[in-house]
Amino acid sequence: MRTPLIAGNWKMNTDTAGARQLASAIASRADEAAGTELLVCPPNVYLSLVRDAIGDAAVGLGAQNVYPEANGAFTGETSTDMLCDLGVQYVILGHSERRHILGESDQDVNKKTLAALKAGLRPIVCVGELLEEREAGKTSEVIRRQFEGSLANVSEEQILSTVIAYEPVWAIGTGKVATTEQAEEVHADLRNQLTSRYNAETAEKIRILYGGSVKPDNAEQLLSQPNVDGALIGGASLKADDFLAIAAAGAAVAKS
Ligand SMILES: O=C(CO)COP(=O)(O)O
Repeated sequence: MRTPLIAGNWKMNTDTAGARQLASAIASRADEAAGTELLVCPPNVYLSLVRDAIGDAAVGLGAQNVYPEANGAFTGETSTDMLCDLGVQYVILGHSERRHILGESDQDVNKKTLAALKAGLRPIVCVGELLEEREAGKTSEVIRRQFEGSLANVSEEQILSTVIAYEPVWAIGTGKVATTEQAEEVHADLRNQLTSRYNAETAEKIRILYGGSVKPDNAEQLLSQPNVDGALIGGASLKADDFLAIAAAGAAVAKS
């Protein structure tokens, strides 16, 4: 049984007061999501204050990116050691906005994934096809390439600390959500790739999240798919009520 991971990717949003308020609101109602694992991923500059606002509540702390070195002359970057020092447990890697706006390649994502794992951070490695790739019937090929490239040389032990997120690029921030069939098809394909690379027992333990316009009104349907093990939520994670409603849907599915 995989515990659903309900992760909020705040992207480049909030400010000091807003981040504190959002984190406190989620922390104070974390019990509504019992049976799931809650995670918030604020911008790096707010990691400390969000960590303090969470306090002892059952809410994890994640970052949205990392530089694959422990320290050194890399102006403007944040290292794996710095994230660990701040109490960060997870890091989102290879998000489509970083791939497509900032030009990250599978090789970059792979370097970051291996560095994060080495430092003891749990990577959430994102994959997902563009609309034109889906329309050209290339979804499976693209996902396979990103899986192979981004997770190259990840050992069996390391994959057990890794989370995969399927985020179809055309569904991110657009209000267009993948149908449950579209999501399940890719998730099952990813599980098969994990089985081929490692083995069935290990593949069964890995969580594969769906991301792309997850909202309270579509969460239960998506999360009840056999290979959808949680959600990576953008817009709706900025409202505590919506984020917790999605988590409650995850909790309901986990119990059933
Ligand atoms: O990119 C996402 C999460 O990482 C999804 O964003 P939205 O939920 O806003 O579509």
